[in-house]
Amino acid sequence: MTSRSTRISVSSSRSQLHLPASPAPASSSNAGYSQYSSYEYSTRPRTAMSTIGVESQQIICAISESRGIAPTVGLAFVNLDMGEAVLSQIPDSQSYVRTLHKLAVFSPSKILILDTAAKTKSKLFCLIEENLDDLNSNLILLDRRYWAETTGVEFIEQLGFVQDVDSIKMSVDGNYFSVCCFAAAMKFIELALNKTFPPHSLRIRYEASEGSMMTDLSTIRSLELIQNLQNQKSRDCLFGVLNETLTPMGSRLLRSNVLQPLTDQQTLDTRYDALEELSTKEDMFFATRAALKTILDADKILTHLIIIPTKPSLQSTEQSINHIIMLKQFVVSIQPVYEALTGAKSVMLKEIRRNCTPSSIDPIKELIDEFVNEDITYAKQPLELRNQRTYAVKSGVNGLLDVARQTYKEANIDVHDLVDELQETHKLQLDLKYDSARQYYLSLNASELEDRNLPSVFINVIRKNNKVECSTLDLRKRSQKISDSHTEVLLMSDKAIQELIGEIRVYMSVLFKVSESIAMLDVLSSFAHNVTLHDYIRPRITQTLGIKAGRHPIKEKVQNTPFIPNDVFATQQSRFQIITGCNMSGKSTYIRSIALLSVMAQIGCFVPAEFAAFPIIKQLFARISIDDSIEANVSTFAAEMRETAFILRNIDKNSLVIIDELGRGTSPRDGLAIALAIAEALVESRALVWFATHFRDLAKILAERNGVVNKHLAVDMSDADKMAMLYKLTDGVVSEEHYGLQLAKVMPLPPDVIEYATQVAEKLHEQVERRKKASKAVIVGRKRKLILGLREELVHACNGAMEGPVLQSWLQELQREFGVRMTAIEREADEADLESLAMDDDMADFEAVTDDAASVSRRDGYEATGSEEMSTQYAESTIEDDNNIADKY
Ligand SMILES: Nc1ncnc2c1ncn2[C@@H]1O[C@H](COP(=O)(O)OP(=O)(O)OP(=O)(O)O)[C@@H](O)[C@H]1O
Repeated sequence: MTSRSTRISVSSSRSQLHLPASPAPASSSNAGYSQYSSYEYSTRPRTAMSTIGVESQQIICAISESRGIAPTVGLAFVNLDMGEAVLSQIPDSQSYVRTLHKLAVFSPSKILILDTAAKTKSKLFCLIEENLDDLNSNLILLDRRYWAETTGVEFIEQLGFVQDVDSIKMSVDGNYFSVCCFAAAMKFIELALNKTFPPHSLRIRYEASEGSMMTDLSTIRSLELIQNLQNQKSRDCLFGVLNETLTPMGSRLLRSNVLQPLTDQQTLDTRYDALEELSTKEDMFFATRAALKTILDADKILTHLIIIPTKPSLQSTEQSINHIIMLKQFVVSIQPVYEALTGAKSVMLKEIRRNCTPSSIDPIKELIDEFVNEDITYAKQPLELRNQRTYAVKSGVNGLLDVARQTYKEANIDVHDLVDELQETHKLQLDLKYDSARQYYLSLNASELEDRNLPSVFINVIRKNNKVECSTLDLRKRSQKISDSHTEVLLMSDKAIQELIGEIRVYMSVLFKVSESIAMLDVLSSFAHNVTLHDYIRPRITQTLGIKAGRHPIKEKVQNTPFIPNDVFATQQSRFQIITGCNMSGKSTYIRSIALLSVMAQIGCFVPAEFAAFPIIKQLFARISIDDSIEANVSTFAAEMRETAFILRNIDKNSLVIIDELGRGTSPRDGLAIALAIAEALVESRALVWFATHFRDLAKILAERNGVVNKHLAVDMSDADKMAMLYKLTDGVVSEEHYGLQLAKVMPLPPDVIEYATQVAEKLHEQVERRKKASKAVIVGRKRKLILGLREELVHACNGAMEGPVLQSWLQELQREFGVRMTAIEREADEADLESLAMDDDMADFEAVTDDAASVSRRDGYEATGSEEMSTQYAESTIEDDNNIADKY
């Protein structure tokens, strides 16, 4: 039994809850629910951050599916910290890639699943179990009776904002599974968590699965979208680099965008317009940033106000007053946002401004002013916040409030008098401090006690660095008196506060809309901040991927040396790009930057480049070897193959794939064979692929394949004892410079070993080149590739803006260039015919050196010497296949 399966069984046995099979309440009435409240369930502790860096929130997710070849999965997420429910229904594949992606994005604290799914060990159930650690969730089994569609619809009708109910019902119409899941999640919240929502106070939305780019967990991790691979707390990840938000709502929205980039061009253009306006209008930008600085976490405040605690307590009363004070501050801080956006022209900024219009906020302000004293503001310090709470509610509301407040005030004065007295009597410099647990206590410098002991009147003495903290009996008594009078004030304020909360709930939809608008504005202002500081440019959405002088957004920010920009260009005729180059030449950095820039463009951000155009990518896959050590290679080979199989199952022409160092964890021969087979399938998929590899043979074999181009990262080896990395992308396969040998010289190895290794490597190189040239299939393949390239150019010209004489001269140039390249191929073919006569003699030499070369190859990186013959045969067969495809095309 592997440790993996042990872990699974432990985690599932610790975390499964069965709600009782007693009759489910038919309606939303709370009567009778209390019988469930004492049911205990065991869960493992959730860490503060999941492995993909989501802050820990209480999110309940219910999930169910219709089985079949293409399963349909229903999902409902209810976020108890944000007061939001998201329903979704996804047509998924057998690998449930979309479902797992959604779970990764929301990172629910609890995942509810039908108990029958566990009994039958459905594939979805097993996959979720396998990923529980990554998702940082607990799995809970729920009886079938709680998953009723009618109950789900009832919940929507009762809890959705009045004006939204009809549209939510329309969007979930036909999405039976998502509604059943919503019913299950809400039932669980009521029965197991003892929480309910008042009518028409919950933000419910339906999220279609098509609207966002799909990224799987491994891609999210290896691209460092949300978390740095080496240091989880570091900001050196895409989210960290882009996150200049000033509000918690903005930061959350940005995170969810990075995980789910958009796929709708119109929405992206709207965002680009808004970002362009914000980053070019300096006054607006600075006013917006200043306005956002003072904004509190509105989602949390509003959610607290809509969740009704089933057992009211003093603590919940205290929290309610705190949240009303926070709401007051939030409402006041909306006006500056509205003013900051004065004169906005772009659709999105105008919409945000409209949502913050004073006329829609004023009724809420007036309502708060009716109950809460004018000068009350939110304070972060617990003592100050207690004072604000005590004086929050207007005295007219309850006559006895003033009496309790007077007691509170006098008890406070008493405490200060006591401290003065203690200082005087004991000749000590005492500071009066406060925290919520200890209430008032005293603090003094330890140096005051160097030549004497602390008098016995001081109790609860604790030494903390160079401070001594303590209390006295008198101080504790007086603290208690303050606390009692504070409690009295709270109890008297509670009725007014609850009444106010009840009236404010009517405006919840307005307030949530403002909160969402501010979150969006914050994300845009964060992008604008990066745009101005780091020279980002507005991307275009087109059919072709083209980047001029693109930079890696994370590396350019964190590395001390200047970053060398590179170009990218990919169409269907250059959709599979093989990137070769020696170790540390910048291959991974280059291919990662393409994926990261695509993500940035699809979240509406500008990108670090001089020019950038992207097609809309619907699936992003990254397979990157993270640990280069030999042991890691061996142990991760299986994982590498699993991830690649996953990509091959889900890829299509709208995908972007980056693959780094495939097949390194096995022998060079097997590695090359595997890499070739996978590369073939990737070329077939018509996705845009960047394939970084040390297998130079692979690049040569596939060179003539339609859609394949070879690029490498240049290295300067003009100095015999040095290798200078240029980090510049250059056409073609990396030349036979034998980097391994060069590196060995730098190391240095004994000269006779190097000399022998060099001879063998050169001989092999000559053989391979001759054999390759001689292949007729290769020549035909090259001609076809040239013709297909010509066709693509002509299609582009036909759809482009060129006309008249410009078009005519461009066509003439194209014709000339085509003629030159075709003649060159034919000439090479003729030469190859002659050379092939001499080839048979050379083959004898070749066989002789191959055995010796096997040992040298191990020193010389991934030269894969034993695979030359296999490579040539393979090249011929694949080119034949390619010709068939080309014919169809
Ligand atoms: N364009 C660039 N400009 C400046 N520095 C770069 C650039 N690209 C890469 N580097 C630097 O070179 C280092 C190595 O880059 P990278 O890991 O991408 O190389 P690699 O070819 O993938 O290496 P290996 O083959 O060993 O995996 C990076 O850590 C980075 O600091």
